[in-house]
Amino acid sequence: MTTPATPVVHEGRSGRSVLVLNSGSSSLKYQLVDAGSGDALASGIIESVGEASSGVRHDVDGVRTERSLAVADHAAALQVVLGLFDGVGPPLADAGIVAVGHRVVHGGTRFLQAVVIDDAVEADIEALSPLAPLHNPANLTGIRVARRLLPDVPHVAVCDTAFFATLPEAAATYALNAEVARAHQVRRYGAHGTSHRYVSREVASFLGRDVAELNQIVLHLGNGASASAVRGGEAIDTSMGLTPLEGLVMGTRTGDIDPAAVFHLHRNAGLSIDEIDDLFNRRSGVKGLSGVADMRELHALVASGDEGARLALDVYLLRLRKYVGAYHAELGRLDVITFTAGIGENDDTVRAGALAGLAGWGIEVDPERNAVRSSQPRVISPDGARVTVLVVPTNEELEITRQTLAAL
Ligand SMILES: Nc1ncnc2c1ncn2[C@@H]1O[C@H](COP(=O)(O)OP(=O)(O)O)[C@@H](O)[C@H]1O
Ligand SMILES: CC(=O)OP(=O)(O)O
Ligand SMILES: [Mg+2]
Repeated sequence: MTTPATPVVHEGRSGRSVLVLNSGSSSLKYQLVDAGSGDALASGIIESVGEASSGVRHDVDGVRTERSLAVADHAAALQVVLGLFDGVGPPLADAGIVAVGHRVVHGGTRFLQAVVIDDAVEADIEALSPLAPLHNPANLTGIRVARRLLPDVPHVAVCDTAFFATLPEAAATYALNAEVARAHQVRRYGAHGTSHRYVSREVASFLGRDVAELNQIVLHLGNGASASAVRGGEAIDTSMGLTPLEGLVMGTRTGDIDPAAVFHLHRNAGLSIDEIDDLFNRRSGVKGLSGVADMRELHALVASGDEGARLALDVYLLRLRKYVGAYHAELGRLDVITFTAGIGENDDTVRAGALAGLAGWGIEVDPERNAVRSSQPRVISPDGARVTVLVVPTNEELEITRQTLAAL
């Protein structure tokens, strides 16, 4: 199916471009970005990778091509993407690609900034896979297939964890036996940092302020979800930890849970460690409580009176409010709270619910402003509120483009 999409304005095409591949836990997003203007020359997503049917969307020059087909894994997804560039365009051979930028979720202590990928870098990303089991393997598949298919350009890895490399020691450290923690590098690394970094800077430019002046909370709510506290442009805390399992309730992940639940399920329910890993990462969260992972489907269930769905939404919102409170306390003065990513950008019910009851702290959401549907940055708090509440679309691909070009 081909329908008109939002028109894209291409000012000053430079003839040089960066292909960006962003493998999420359940999707492959991509953009062909003009290296000069930062405009997306083409963009798209393959959703529900690995499910019975995946939605495919490819936008180029204001025209949207949509398909629905079975896409088994991230390698197959990349083949579909390359097929779309071949068939629908623009042809990658003529796009002046100067580099391919790859999102890599976990860079451990090894990748603190964007790095040109060689075999050794690939091996290190693989070695970090146990710390991002839903992501690094998919990231690596993208890297391997793309390096094989586009061997003549540099490939660059941009890690989610990098923005959090400067977390204060107290925020990065678990109260775990120090010797064991050091020996096995058990600490808090965070994730989604490319998004938190991009959004925190977009916030400053949208408000016409210097990022150095602002104390912010950023709520990245997608299939994976995380919160960060950003003081003067630097992250001082974030909700994901050793792996992207800690913190907020997510589509299929528990977020925070007493680690003793692992001992209990192993010893008393007879589950193996691998089964518990799968349970916590893939069969819990919103899906585990309600049967559906997608927030839109959750709202439909809530509207039909489903009690499990209502509880799932309540647990999701309570967790969010707890982090807002905690990060407000850490920051002292709070200037801005920003919602971003699939749920944060589109779901007014979640935005209002997450911040309900916080008016005493100067945190309020204006119902009319919150109900506006738009793809532009916008204020949703009332005029004069002590804390400005914003919705700011993330663009991990543009941030990856910038860091990729800087790494060359
Ligand atoms: N209009 C919408 N209302 C509510 N939730 C939405 C809407 N559109 C997308 N979402 C949610 O956004 C999630 C995907 O967000 P996204 O940031 O793309 O996640 P990821 O990068 O982890 O794949 C979906 O799981 C869905 O629940
Ligand atoms: C780190 C993470 O959870 O990423 P995503 O939300 O893209 O799955
Ligand atoms: Mg994402």
